[in-house]
Amino acid sequence: MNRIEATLIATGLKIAIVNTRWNHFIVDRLVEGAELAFVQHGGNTEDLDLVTVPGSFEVPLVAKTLAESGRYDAVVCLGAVIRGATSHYDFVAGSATNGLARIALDTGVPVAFGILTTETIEQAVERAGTKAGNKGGEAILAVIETANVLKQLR
Ligand SMILES: O=c1[nH]c(NC[C@H](O)[C@H](O)[C@H](O)CO)c([N+](=O)[O-])c(=O)[nH]1
Repeated sequence: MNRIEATLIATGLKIAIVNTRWNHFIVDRLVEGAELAFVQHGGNTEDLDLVTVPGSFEVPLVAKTLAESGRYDAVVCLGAVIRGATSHYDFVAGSATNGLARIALDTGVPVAFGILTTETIEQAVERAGTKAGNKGGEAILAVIETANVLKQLR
């Protein structure tokens, strides 16, 4: 069987990270995790561009713009939508998810979904570098591998 698989080598890749100011106590840890994973896999931190937006609702438009620019091998989207007392959570989480789902297919650029959607702050903390790892690091590794697969296919 011919297997087409890619490495996790980030050397030479240029990646844009979109992060939110909302819940920055959590999201800043996701950004740190993404940068660390990128550098640990051979990436140059100068090849990372960080674009900050107010909240997760604003992420898809900026992520699409970055993907369409042609300047990046991938886009990583980092945020944290944490359920509150109202149903606002559902609308923000849903719009961010639906918005991001289409960008990769529309632009041909890998887009990582690193927006936490949690019921509690504790669950978010667990995914930002404690008991459940760092979803920012996981997100950038996913698009490093995907970008390398695409380089083989194109
Ligand atoms: O990123 C988030 N944005 C949130 N709201 C702001 C939203 O993303 C927009 O920035 C805002 O609605 C203005 O468009 C959140 N909550 O409201 O709970 C949240 O938990 N996380």
